Amino acid sequence: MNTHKIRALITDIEGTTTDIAFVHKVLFPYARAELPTFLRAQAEQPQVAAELRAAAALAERPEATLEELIDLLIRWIDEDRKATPLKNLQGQIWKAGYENGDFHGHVYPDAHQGLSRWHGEGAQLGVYSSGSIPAQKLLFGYSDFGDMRPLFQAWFDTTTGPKREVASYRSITRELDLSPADILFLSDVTAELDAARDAGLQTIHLVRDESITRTDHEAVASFDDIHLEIAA
Ligand SMILES: CSCCC(=O)C(=O)COP(=O)(O)O
Ligand SMILES: [Mg+2]
Repeated sequence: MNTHKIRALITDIEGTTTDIAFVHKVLFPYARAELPTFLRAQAEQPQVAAELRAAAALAERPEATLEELIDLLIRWIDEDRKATPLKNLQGQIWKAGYENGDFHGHVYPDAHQGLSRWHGEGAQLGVYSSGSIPAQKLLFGYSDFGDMRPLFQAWFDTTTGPKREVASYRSITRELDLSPADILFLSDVTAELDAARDAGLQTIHLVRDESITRTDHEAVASFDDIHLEIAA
């Protein structure tokens, strides 16, 4: 059993705090179904218009019509593209689903328990997900365990950088104003853990499904198996 001495813990969402099936079988299909109606109704709204322009620019199709952009964004959902404009639009669409009670944010009981305990012990907790920061706040704000947002002091998404790039973890470290060795990053994706470790962070691999290949990162099946000493 390894004990990690840390000041801050940054967690991934999908596959780490939250069942992958919730993201892929509830959230993504909801956004896919609602996106055409949402965009046809809201395309002129400044926040939505800005994301549509950003998506068109990213696809190098600045002249694309609204209907072409709807098709493009649906394709990106199907491909699970971590494109910032798509992620921002998904967050705006999910808001109604959470507010109407169509779904709650799935959080594993062990994740809720561990995060609550470490928060109580004085750890700085943060989230780093490809989902937009507003989408992260919705998931934890409307979680199965109620409003978990007060547990977190820091929120990071793709505006900090892609999750598989070392520079993103260096930016997070600067933002937290800590030494990288004081930060523990949790994820189910090896490439993300590799990038975090290359930036000097401690890492733990969440292996919630036995079929996931273990790597040279410490692997645990649940937050119950994570042992922390919180530095003052
Ligand atoms: C926070 S909303 C749902 C998650 C999401 O949109 C996504 O792309 C998952 O990304 P992660 O970095 O949490 O694996
Ligand atoms: Mg993940």
